[in-house]
Amino acid sequence: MYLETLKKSGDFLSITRDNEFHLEPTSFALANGTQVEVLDTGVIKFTPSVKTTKDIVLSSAVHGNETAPIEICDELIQNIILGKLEVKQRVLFIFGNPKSINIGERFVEENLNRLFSGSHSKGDVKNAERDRAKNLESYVSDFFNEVEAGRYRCHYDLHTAIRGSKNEKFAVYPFLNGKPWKKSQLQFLLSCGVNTVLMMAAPATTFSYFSSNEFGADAFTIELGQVKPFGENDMARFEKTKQTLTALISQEKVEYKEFNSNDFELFEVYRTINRTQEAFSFTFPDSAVNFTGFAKGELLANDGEKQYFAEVEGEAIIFPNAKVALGQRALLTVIPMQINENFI
Ligand SMILES: O=C(O)CCC(=O)N[C@@H](CCC(=O)O)C(=O)O
Ligand SMILES: [Zn+2]
Repeated sequence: MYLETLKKSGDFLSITRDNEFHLEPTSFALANGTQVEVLDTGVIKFTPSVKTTKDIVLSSAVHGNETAPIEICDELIQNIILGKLEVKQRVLFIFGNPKSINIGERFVEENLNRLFSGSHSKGDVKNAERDRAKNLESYVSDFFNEVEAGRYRCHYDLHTAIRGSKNEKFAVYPFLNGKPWKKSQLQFLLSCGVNTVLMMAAPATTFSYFSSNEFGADAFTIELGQVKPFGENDMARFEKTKQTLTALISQEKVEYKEFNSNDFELFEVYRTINRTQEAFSFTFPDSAVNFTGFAKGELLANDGEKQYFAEVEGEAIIFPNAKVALGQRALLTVIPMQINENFI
């Protein structure tokens, strides 16, 4: 049993990595009264003994090779268990895909971040990532639903991007089905060191859309930098994020810098280009970074016979990946947008 090791080391990440698919649930209390519950491998919940107002989900390793967010969450979890950090809010930490951490890949068989909102159960395909998506949905659902309704909910799904980026850190604000975007969330992101936000225009099968859409959580996919193996991250670049998350979980209330629209660069999705053919390629090199803009009329991608040209001046590329499975998103393009009446 891993309980004594966990109490002594706080190293839930190593225990998770040693148990790629399953971990017997257990629970114990810290000296400060915080209740610790391991729900499964990679899933650990902290409930303070004091009255709380927020239910906070922090996920990482939804893509296993995106190590910086894993290191951030690992440190937070260790600090909590070792009594160096006292939580004042309910927090659920999730390491999404333990086996993909161990093999140092984005995923094992199927991209976990395309399997939420029930997508895990569509069609005949069966694999561990589909099982995991289904289980993660129920852990998140229980976490939000097992307390009284009306509490504040958020879910920050932490990632790093495959390519470099003109704007090193950026967040994806899931489609809100017409509800307004929140300036207070932009203030939180800015405090994390994230000044660039992409507004999605359609539902998605991502983890952040799931929590946003089904539980009304303030949810984001947050890209904190570029993918690097363990040990190669310059952790100084994540200090603001770590401090802001620490404050979020350990304070009753957090004050952020006054809102100023000039602090942000906002983009709206112009279109999504899916790969539908085996012969799919981009015209730009692997070194082209996220947010690179193209002149109207420039060729961006070939999908079999179909050619995609930039349709507006400055149409910029996000997450280009020519190797995605057929039918999946190979590229997002974005254009700048201003704060408008859809922000509250
Ligand atoms: O750099 C890339 O190509 C991908 C980085 C990444 O994993 N991004 C997320 C974004 C999810 C979202 O759209 O909210 C993903 O592709 O799953
Ligand atoms: Zn990712």
